[in-house]
This record gives sequence, C-alpha cells and structure tokens, in this order.
Amino acid sequence: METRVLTVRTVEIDDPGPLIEWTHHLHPAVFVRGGDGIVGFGDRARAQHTGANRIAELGRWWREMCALADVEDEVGLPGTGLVALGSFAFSDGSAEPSRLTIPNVIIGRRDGRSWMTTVDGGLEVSRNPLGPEPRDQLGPGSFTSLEPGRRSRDDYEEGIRRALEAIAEDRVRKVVLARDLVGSIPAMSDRRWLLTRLAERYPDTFTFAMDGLLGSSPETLVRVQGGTMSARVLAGTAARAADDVSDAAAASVLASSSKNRAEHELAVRGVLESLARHTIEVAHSAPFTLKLPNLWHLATDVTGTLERGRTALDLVAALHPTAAVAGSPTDAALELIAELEPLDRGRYAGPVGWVDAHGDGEWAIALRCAQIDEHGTVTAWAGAGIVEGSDPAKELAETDLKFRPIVEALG
Ligand SMILES: C=C(O[C@@H]1C=C(C(=O)O)C=C[C@H]1O)C(=O)O
Repeated sequence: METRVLTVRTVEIDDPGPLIEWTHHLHPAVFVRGGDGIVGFGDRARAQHTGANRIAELGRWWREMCALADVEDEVGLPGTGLVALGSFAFSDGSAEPSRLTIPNVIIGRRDGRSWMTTVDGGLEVSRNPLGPEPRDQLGPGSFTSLEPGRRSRDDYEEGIRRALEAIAEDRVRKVVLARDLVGSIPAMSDRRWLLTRLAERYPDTFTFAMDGLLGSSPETLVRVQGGTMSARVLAGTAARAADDVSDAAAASVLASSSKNRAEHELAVRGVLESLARHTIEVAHSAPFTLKLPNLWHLATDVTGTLERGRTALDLVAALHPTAAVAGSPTDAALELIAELEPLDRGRYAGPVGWVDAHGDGEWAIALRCAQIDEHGTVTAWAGAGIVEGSDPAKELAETDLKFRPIVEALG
C-alpha cells in the first residue's frame, strides 16, 4: 500500500482541442464520447487483480487511494479531482489482469468546461498533433488484415449449434458466444489514429483506450453522477440498409421481432435484478431502436437513485457480467461460454471506464474493440446473443457487422 499523500490539483484550462491529441501515442488512456471525456498521461499509481473478487479488490484499493489524497479542485465536476481509469477482465477465470490506474496528468472536458488534473506535480504534457497516417509513414503492406484467430468461421457456427442444443435442453435461455480476429500493425505506430477514426465515425459511442485495449462501445454499463445512475442496455441487432426506406424497415422488423425482443427482455430484466440491491428507485424506458453507423440495436435506458454511500464501482461489480454479454441465467451461461469458447476474452466484454473520489463515474462494456500489444499484434473480438430460434449463419454475419468499426479503423 502507498504510504505517501497524493497531491491532486485540478485547474480550469482553455479548450484543449481534440482530447485524443493529449495522450501518449503508444500508450493512450482515453474515455471520450462526442468530444467530451477524459484522457490520461503517465501512470502515477496502479493496481491489478485477477479472480472472482477482482472488482471488489480494486474498489478497496481505490478507497485507500482516495483516503491518501490531498485534493484541490477548482472545477468540481464529475471526473475532476482524483480519478482512476480502469478496465476489467470479462471472466473470473481470465489470466488477463483487471486494472485501475491513476495517471500523472488528466485532461478533461465536459459541457463546455475543460480542466487539467495533475498528481504529485504531474508531467510535462502538451498537445501532440497526429502525424502522417501510419500507412503513409510506413509504406504499403505494413498493416495485415484481420483474419480469424483461435476460432474459424466454421467453428463459430458449430459453437452456435451446440449452444442451441444446450438451449433446447433448458441449460440456458440465452448465451453470448464470441470469436476473435488477429492481425498486426507496426509496433511503433501511433495508436491515436485508430482512436481518432473511431471517435469521428462513432461520436455517440464511448471511444476508449486502456492498457492496449482500444475500441468504441455503444453500451453504457453504468453512469453515476451525484447519487443517480443510468445505464443503456443493448441486445438485439440488425444490419443497416443502403436506402432510407429499407433502413427504416430493418429497424421496424428488429423492433417487432419476437426473437430479438425476448433476447432484449432477458438483458433488461437481468440489469434490473442486479440493481435492486443498490438502488432505491429504478425506472426504465420502453425498448427503442438505436441507430449506429454499422447496425441497429434494440436499446433500453435505465435510470435510478443510488443508496447512500454506493459508488460507480459498486454498481459495476453488481452488474457485470450482464446478459447482453454473458447470457441468462448468468452462472449457467458463463459455464457454457467456458465450454464452447476456445479463447480467453481478456478484457473484451468487461467493464471499461473511470471513477472519481466522490464515487461518480462512467463505465461502458468493452465492445467493438481490439487489444494491441507492444509488438503491434492485434486481437479483436465480437459476439452475438444466442437464443431459441437463432440461425448460426445470421449470428456469424452479425459478428462481421460488429467487427466493422475496428476493421475499418485499422484499414
Ligand atoms: C457481444 C457483443 O454485443 C452485444 C450483443 C448484442 C446482440 O447479441 O444483439 C448487442 C449488443 C451487445 O450487447 C459484441 O459487440 O461483441
């Protein structure tokens, strides 16, 4: 445990321009949506854990850090003062550590106000504009296209058929199965290119980067602000169509499909049940169709009032893994995933976001993402919810759509 005091200073600054240009080109730490959010630079303190208690252990570490901090914050918004960025493994059994880090410097923007937070004096940081595109810098052929990794397309369809058998045997009602793609980029290429493209193309999603996991997620696991919480549950997917009339028809077919509605309903019910122990009042919208550049989702917004003393991390621990990324019932679905998925999801489909010293925070589910290691090896994941009536070929095609943000940002 750290014994020294963390000296944290937040000051208001002029608009810093594109936030992504304020983070490290090889080790970006980013959580932004629609131009607002935070980016970090450096690593003043960090903790990591594996296993079933990983989120609770990190929550304990975070409370200790908050108790050690001497904070002067002239801005006083969610995300100012002492903040940790984090991303957690999907599975209790994952070899991949779950982490929280306190950057040396954070630059943030929210609702027209911008700030800089330094910890123990921070580090020299300045806006570092993007240079030439990696492809131009490094010549053609320096990117490999992403190809099936541990699981071929045929294997994936076979996995879905086995999942359908398990559903027919009443082992689960829904299970989310994922597959991976692998490829590479030059080890030293600027990761911020990928993030900038994602943020420009998917401005309504959370564009994130944490310890090499980069992506753009449409799914809010939980957002906590001053004692209230909100979440956006997604489950049920359809392709966008080329012209407006067919596109609107695709959305209404999705909204009225009993298979998709049943799949969605399980995800919403699961979230409401997980929240019951932590929130006093919960309300939710009717399901609606959410339009993204690559696809349609069925979505439900959930809001609630937190019980006193609960933090964003408490809710993350309670909600993860949701039926949107695991299935239902949770334990049986996780068991089936372990049986049918020949890969470690790592931090894909796990919580990613930030928490501040007041317990406010924003957490997404790490979807539409890839892990890029220090050698430039890229692993991307996408999955689909399997329920009674799922068609293996259609679910495979759905994962192709979900890979598009990453495949195109790398392309
Ligand atoms: C599992 C993924 O997405 C999840 C599964 C969905 C579905 O099956 O319809 C929709 C949104 C997400 O909750 C993914 O993007 O990899």
